[in-house]
Parts: sequence; C-alpha cells; structure tokens
Amino acid sequence: MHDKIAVLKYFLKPQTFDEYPVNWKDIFGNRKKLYVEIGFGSGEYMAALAKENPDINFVGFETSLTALYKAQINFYKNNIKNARVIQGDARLLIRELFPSGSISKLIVNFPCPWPKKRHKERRIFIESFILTLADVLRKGGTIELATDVDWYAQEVYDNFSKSEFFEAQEIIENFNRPIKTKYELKWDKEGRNKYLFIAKKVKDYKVLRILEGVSEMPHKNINSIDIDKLKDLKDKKFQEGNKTFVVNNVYEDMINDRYLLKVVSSDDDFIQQYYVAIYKKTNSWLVKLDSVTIPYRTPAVKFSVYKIAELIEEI
Ligand SMILES: C[S@@+](CC[C@H](N)C(=O)[O-])C[C@H]1O[C@@H](n2cnc3c(N)ncnc32)[C@H](O)[C@@H]1O
Repeated sequence: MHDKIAVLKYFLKPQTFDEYPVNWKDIFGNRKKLYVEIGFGSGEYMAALAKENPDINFVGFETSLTALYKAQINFYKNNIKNARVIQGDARLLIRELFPSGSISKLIVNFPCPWPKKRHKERRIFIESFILTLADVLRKGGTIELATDVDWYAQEVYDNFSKSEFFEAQEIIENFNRPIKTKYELKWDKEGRNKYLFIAKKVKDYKVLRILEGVSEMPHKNINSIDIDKLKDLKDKKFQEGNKTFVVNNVYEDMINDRYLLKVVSSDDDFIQQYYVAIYKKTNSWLVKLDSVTIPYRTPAVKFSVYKIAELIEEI
C-alpha cells in the first residue's frame, strides 16, 4: 500500500522543467538548454565546452570527489558560470534529477568499458539506462560516446540499434573534435584507434522514478525503547516489496544520550548508506534520520526509519 501511495504521489506532482524533481531554472538562473556529461574526469572537456557555449548549461556527473574538486577549481579560475557538478552514479541520478525531455545532449568520453563479464552491470549504456535516456532526453536530443575500445563502441551501437526509442548512427573511426579530453590526448599519443558513436532520440518513454522531491524528514516519536531489541538489529535485513535495508552497526553515544544505527538501504538498484538516530527526549524517544548523513528520502529510507521505530518500541 505504502509503495502505491509513493508512486501515485510522484505522478501527481507537476513535472515541468521548472518544478519536480530539480529546479534547473533556479539553479542556473535561466532556461537555457542542458547538456550532461558523465564521468568528466578532471572536467577540462566540460569546462572548454561551457566556455565556448555560454548559451548552454552543463551538468557533469562523477563518482570521484577529487574529480568534482578539480572541475570546480577549473570553473572558478576560468570564470565559468554555466556548469555544475554532482557526485554519484550518473545512471541513477540522471533518472531521478531530470524531468522528461529536459536534456538536449548527453556526453560520455572514454568510459571504463568494464571488460569482465561479472562487471557488465557497471557499464554506462546498459538497458535500464537507455530507457532512462529515452525519458530524460528531448526528442531529437543526442547521446555522444567517445571510446578507444572497438568492441565497446560496437556493443553500445548494438544496444541503441535495438532500441525503438533511438536512431543509431554509424560509428565514426578516428574522429577529430576540436576539444580533446585528458584520456584522448593520452591515447592519441600512443596512436590508439578512437571511435565516436552518436544516437538520436526519436520516441518518448516514461521511466518510473523513486524520489519524491524534498519531502519531510521521516521521524517517529515513541514512548520508550527496548535496548535489547535495539542492539539485536545489528546485521538484520528487512524487506518490503522493492525496499530493503540492513542495519550494519549499532552505536551508543552516551554523551548525547542517543543511539546511532548505520543503515544501508536500497530501492531496487538505488543504494544509500546513512545513519538513523534515536534520541532521548524528556518523556519519549525520537527516531529520525541523522543530519550528518543526508540520503535522498526514498521509500526505502522512510521504510527503514519507521520499521526501526516499530521494532525497538517497548510494549
Ligand atoms: C576513464 S575516465 C575518463 C575521464 C574523462 N572523460 C576523459 O576522457 O579524460 C572515466 C571516469 O568516469 C567516472 N565514472 C565511471 N562510472 C561512472 C558513473 N556511473 N557515474 C559517474 N561517473 C562515472 C570515473 O570516476 C572516471 O573518472
């Protein structure tokens, strides 16, 4: 039931460029078109493009914090105002943070191809992400992949060719773009082959998103807690539909009269790690998300807070 309510709430929310899930107009201060880069590394490609194209806004995704740091220094030094960076797995965040039809171009330069079969799911252009792109790209919008790995270019070409939502263009070998990335310069020096693949979105698709915007922090007041039940939560796993969470550890903070639970939750493939705090109040206990960690308040995160409160309450 909870699941259905969450999903319904999402669909009832207005989904225009200005509103849910992220107000890009307010972030950039204008409504210019959006280009997104995944895995920008040091950010020199995005910085050069952003500088050359002041009429376009750029959003870059990286898993590496160092990469974010370097890119932001680059933007600052070059007075670049039309680029922003976000840390995290782009495949999930792009689905959650962009409304339908809001991205004009997606750029991926020299991603790791994850050659081992057991790492296949780490590749960028997996089936679920191609469906996300069929939602978030505007019709006529493009994806652009540059790679030095021939079989990977072919695999991505095949994946997009199979999709009814995209028109795949022939792979261009040893392309020459005016701006080169750090990896590209390295591979050029070594004389490696390079491949450029472009696909155009031709048909809309609607993916299911799991975030619900900036909703209230989940919390619950309970009269008293059972310490044994609380300590017993360590290493326990809970599941309800596609929401799962595990309590990795239970810490006692005697100075602040509270307990902290380290939790890992997942909504399908969206995994987050955070703390749930249990505070002693004058006549009760408060179970809430700890403010040091700020997970997206997904159904699984809410489920973890309410379930923990239910399980530790002394009856
Ligand atoms: C091989 S480097 C290429 C860097 C840069 N594009 C270049 O051409 O010089 C790939 C980058 O992608 C980032 N990356 C890999 N998977 C990612 C994902 N799912 N979301 C965001 N960034 C990712 C890595 O952290 C790494 O910095």
